[in-house]
Amino acid sequence: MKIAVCGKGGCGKSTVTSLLAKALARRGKEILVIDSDESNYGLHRQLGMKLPRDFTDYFGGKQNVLNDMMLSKFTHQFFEETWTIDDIPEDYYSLKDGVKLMSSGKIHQANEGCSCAMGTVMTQFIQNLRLTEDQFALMDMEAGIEHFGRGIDNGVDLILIIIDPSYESLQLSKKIGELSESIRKPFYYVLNKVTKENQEMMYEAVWNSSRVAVSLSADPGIMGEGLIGKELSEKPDAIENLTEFLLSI
Ligand SMILES: Nc1ncnc2c1ncn2[C@@H]1O[C@H](COP(=O)(O)OP(=O)(O)OP(=O)(O)O)[C@@H](O)[C@H]1O
Repeated sequence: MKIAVCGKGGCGKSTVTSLLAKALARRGKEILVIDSDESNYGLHRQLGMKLPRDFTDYFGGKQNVLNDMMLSKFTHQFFEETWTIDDIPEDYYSLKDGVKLMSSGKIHQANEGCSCAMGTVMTQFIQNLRLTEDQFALMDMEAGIEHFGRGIDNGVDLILIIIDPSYESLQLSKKIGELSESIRKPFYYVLNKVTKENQEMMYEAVWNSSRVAVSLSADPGIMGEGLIGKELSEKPDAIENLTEFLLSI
């Protein structure tokens, strides 16, 4: 199953992606985590791994990818054949405890150009990726909804929308829900950073509460590890429940 994890900036996409990847791996599943956010430098640390080399380098780097795209009037196919997780070249992933991490690419320097190259490679990659029943690909998306505009979400099977206790995040839950429906993808919400004070308000404000899969509490352990960029060690019940839910559908 290919899952896109999305939501507003800072809502907890990387945290949920990492915890979910670890929980699925503990159940013997083979996991590919795709870091698809060019400006996030935290996901690999939450997984306790090295940041892998930019996958765009495999196609000659960002500038080459852009040239190929422009010369072909945006029809260039970077993947002539379908790929499996095993086809990802060794230089382009990190591996730990049954979780493989790859990265579309990061912004390394000022003035180095837009992220279209990374977006195009990832759109085609996820569409060309073939998984077995025991494999999961979790895509940690860039914040917001540009990835829907790029068409990356067309290649996944399910959309997981992370919502934190803020007006912007709850508003975005409607837009992302509608966008998911428009491309006929099932979507589920994870209410995150939930406290006993905000839980009811979040349920009431979310666009479609029947789509709430789980509520993940505001957890001092997660916050502490997040603060110092440490590998996440928590095993919250909400993530265990989310894992069982995803395995059941
Ligand atoms: N349930 C939680 N309890 C406590 N802290 C949390 C929880 N979920 C996330 N956080 C903290 O919130 C911050 C943002 O989380 P995270 O980096 O996962 O968000 P993100 O959506 O991936 O961010 P970005 O949009 O920048 O990629 C981190 O410091 C993280 O430790």
